Amino acid sequence: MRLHRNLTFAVIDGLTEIFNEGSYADKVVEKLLKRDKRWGARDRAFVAETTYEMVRWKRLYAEIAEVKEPFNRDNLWRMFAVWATLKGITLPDWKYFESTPSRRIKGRFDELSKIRKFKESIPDWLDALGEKELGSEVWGQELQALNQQAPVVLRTNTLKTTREKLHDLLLEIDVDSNFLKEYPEALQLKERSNVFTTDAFKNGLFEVQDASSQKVAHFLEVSPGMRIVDACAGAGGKTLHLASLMENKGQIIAMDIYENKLNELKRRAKRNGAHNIETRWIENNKTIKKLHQKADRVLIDAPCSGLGVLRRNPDAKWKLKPEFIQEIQETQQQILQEYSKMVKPGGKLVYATCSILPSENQQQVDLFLATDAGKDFTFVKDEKILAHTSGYDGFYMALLERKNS
Ligand SMILES: C[S@@+](CC[C@H](N)C(=O)[O-])C[C@H]1O[C@@H](n2cnc3c(N)ncnc32)[C@H](O)[C@@H]1O
Repeated sequence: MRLHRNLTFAVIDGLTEIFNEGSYADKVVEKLLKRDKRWGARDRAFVAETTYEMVRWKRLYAEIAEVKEPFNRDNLWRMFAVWATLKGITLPDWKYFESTPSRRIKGRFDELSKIRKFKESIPDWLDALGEKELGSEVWGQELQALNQQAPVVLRTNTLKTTREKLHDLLLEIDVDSNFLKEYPEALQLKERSNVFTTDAFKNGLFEVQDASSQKVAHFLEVSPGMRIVDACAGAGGKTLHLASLMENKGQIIAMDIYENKLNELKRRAKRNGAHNIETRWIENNKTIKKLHQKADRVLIDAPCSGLGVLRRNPDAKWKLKPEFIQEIQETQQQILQEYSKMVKPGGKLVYATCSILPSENQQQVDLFLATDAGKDFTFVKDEKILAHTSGYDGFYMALLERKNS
């Protein structure tokens, strides 16, 4: 691979914003990709993937490059030289790479690869937490899986098409994909591609949604005609899936504390041809009280650490703080306590997170079941999805049923 100056500069500029200004990697990459209209698919892939890799391996590369945060541009060039050297890329004779110690880089990499926090590039506190919760062996395997690039998985919008038809339609524009056996609406792309620019996407035939995430709506055991509350709907990834499983019949009330996310949900619902979704902004607990005992199904796709989705969101590991994990766990329990009251007697509740930590998952459910509000529920089943065993995002989902009396 030959390095191109303007593409490499774009990566360095992006990293400056992500590492030093606290900007989110996905937003920065989105902006970088708009920088030059002449860039082709390969150029864009280089900018996006290199930026993400540098974010993913920040600690390892900084250690090898012997630089410390806050990084100045020279530091970032040194880290970039580490990335390129380890990739086996011949460094061009740009001034930034003068006297790059290639052999030393490889030697340091071999040494540091024996120490997990460097090998997997993770902050000390998070490494200790993961080991405490999952055990050293599972945590090590999980970290390795979470440091891979995520595959692109689509969810067919069955309100508009079938998986077979979508597969053939995409093939006509040279986007080849595989069916995934245990995920009835999923198509996994054989090669990465920007599917958002396709007519099929613009016409609402699919959404991009990880395979693990596609399990959640099925877990809720919905059927057409029901009244469903999606209590933490965000921009509606799972709401749209629920709408398609309900064949547009019945009612979905999609709620969130952020109105702007619900506005995005409305736009997506229109594109998807999903007509049975009503959004409700949660201003205060009155919004919840009005729905006490009114829903056949309640989905709590709870706010969480996001540790199960580090593959697509690698900067989260640098932005997360121990205090945040503590706070979010309190919020998770509060949400369970309050929002479970919306379930009708005989109705069902799914508590889900994209975290792999038992303290955000089964321990929250156990805690809830032992409280007054939880005594009305029985535990039906749960599923703990790890990235290294599934090949997809880490997720948790538990199904509870409200007793009839
Ligand atoms: C995991 S995300 C939801 C993702 C979404 N369900 C999807 O599939 O695209 C969690 C959501 O919970 C929302 N949230 C945070 N605190 C909340 C609360 N107290 N009540 C309701 N929603 C909350 C966040 O704004 C966020 O959109």
